[in-house]
Amino acid sequence: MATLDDEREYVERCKAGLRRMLDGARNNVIVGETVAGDRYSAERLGRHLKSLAKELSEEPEGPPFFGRLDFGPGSAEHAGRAYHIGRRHITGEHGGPPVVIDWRAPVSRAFYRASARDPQGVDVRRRFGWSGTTLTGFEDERLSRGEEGESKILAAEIERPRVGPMRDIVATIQPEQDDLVRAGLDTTICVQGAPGTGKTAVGLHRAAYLLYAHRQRLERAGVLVLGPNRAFLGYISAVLPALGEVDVEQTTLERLLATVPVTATDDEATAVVKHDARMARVLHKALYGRIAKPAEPVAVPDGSYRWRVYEDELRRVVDDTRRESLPYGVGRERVRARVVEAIRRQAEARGQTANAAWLRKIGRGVTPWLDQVWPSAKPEEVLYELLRGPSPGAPDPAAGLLTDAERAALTWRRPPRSAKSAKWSAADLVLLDELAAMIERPRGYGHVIVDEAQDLSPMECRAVARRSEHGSLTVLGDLAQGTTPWAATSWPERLELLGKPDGRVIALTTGFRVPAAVVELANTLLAALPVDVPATRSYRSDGRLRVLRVPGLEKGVVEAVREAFAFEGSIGVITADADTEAITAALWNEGLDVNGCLSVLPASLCKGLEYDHVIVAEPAAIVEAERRGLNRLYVALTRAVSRLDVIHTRPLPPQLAHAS
Ligand SMILES: Nc1ncnc2c1ncn2[C@@H]1O[C@H](COP(=O)(O)OP(=O)(O)OP(=O)(O)O)[C@@H](O)[C@H]1O
Repeated sequence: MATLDDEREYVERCKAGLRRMLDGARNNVIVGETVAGDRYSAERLGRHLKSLAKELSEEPEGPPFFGRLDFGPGSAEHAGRAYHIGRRHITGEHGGPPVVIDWRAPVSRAFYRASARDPQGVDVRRRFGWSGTTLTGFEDERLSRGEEGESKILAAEIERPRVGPMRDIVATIQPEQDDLVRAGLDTTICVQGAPGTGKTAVGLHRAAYLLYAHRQRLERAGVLVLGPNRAFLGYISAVLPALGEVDVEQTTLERLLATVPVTATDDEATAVVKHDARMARVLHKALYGRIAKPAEPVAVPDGSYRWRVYEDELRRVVDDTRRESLPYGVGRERVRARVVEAIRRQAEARGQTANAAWLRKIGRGVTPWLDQVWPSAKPEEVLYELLRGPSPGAPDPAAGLLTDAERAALTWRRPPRSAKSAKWSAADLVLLDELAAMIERPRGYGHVIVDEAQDLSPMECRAVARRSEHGSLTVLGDLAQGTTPWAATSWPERLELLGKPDGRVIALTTGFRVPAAVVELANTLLAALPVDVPATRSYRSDGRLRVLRVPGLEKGVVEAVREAFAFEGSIGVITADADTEAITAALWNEGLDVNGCLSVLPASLCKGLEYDHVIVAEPAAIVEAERRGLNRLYVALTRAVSRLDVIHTRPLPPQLAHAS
């Protein structure tokens, strides 16, 4: 077996390989500019080669590999071979076999899946330990001899302090996670995972895997990652680039739908109505209610002559087109085309030939009639009319669908003068998107990954469904962490709304973030939440939990932060939203730098984030602040990687009381 010195020598071969690849890529850029047959392919080829060269030169220098597989005689395909596994493929010398295999390649799978019970042909699995880019050691498991042990390298990686943004987990993906990462492109999966079970990590690695396995298809169609807020996106934004994938769109649903600026807020009752699935039918009625029954013939001037099509035929055209369920804008053009066609038939019957210019002219002539019968529509105008409330005598699209109280909640108290001067809320963006999609089909993606999906409303689910209609979804969430008024209580119902009723629901229960003592506290609270999800088991036996009752909240938090500075890693103070300002000020006044590794954040923004040391200030206030305050507290308590301090002046919520 190779010794540490041999492996260090191998590192040098890898570095030489990378240099060769970079030189080759740069060279190809120059050659590529001259070889392609036409300008279009020259440009495409040039762009591809340039991006490869750029990718290689900009890739952060990290360890070239993290694992090695030595296959024994039991392997049909790889007997006697050894492979180093890394974040990216590194080519060998003179077209020889690669020196490093990409972690996503089929052969790498055994690194994650082989076990003493099922060695999958692997004789030895080796994990490497690194300090920066220096190889410091390795651990071997002789799987063929039944050896498989606790890995110190694995434990150290999972327990390492969190500094900076989230890192990739390619070196330590667990078998149940690997199953999800490598699920096929045509499969929609829904991962119900307790806090810290790696849902986000799995989603991001699945994006990288799918891009590797289906590069061509997905480069064309695109991959979209949707997260709950900017802080979360900032935290995860480095993972995919570190895996060599820079072309994945990562955003929030609000930003994706932001066709107009958000300058208004809704109260909860209004937002609840706007996010209700029935709004889809209300909007449909509002839009299609604009279509009028043709009551008069259309007369289209053509020189001194006027072509006519009569009401009966026009009604048939409009009714047939409506039945075809086309997008509204396409329907309008279809009606125009059918009227033009009727006129063309008349013209030909009179011996006149219809050329393209004549057909275009007739089409333009139909416009004034079309504007009456099937007027063009802008989402803002339709929503403006709906939110302004029904005009006297006109039918109300909400009638029979919403109750009077709901209709009242939907209607603007002080309607703006026009659609242009209207102020839109975040919920309005979702309604505008629904309307826009009824008018014209939106762009879809090949694969969409939605994180914190339990918080999506039915209308938001529809917005995601439209974007993944011809692709698949990775739905990540935890019913216990649902905090919106419309949060999901069951996955099959949400999958239905997401347009993927056959999506597979899989539960992850091993937590890699939160230490056992903290998990135990969180699990007591979980038992009191009205959701049916399995409790977490922590992978980590380390960690510390303190529950401290103090006389003054600010002073207590300052004290806890001072003590936290004694440890390595990030510190997060999570407070009720109303307390954030006062606590931040108290920390400033005590000279504690609220930048760098210390952050103070309102409970409403802590979803998906993690800190080495977490201080949760006044749980009772967090619970009281909102309807799903207990769920919010559950999120706050599960952000800690190593230590959690719960600081309180008031009694703890009864669901936690026995913890004090
Ligand atoms: N196999 C693994 N090896 C090493 N670290 C892991 C592994 N799986 C997850 N982690 C780490 O555990 C932490 C939690 O992972 P992640 O944020 O993906 O969990 P989550 O299920 O999305 O949590 P939450 O529901 O609380 O947002 C992260 O720091 C992640 O890197």
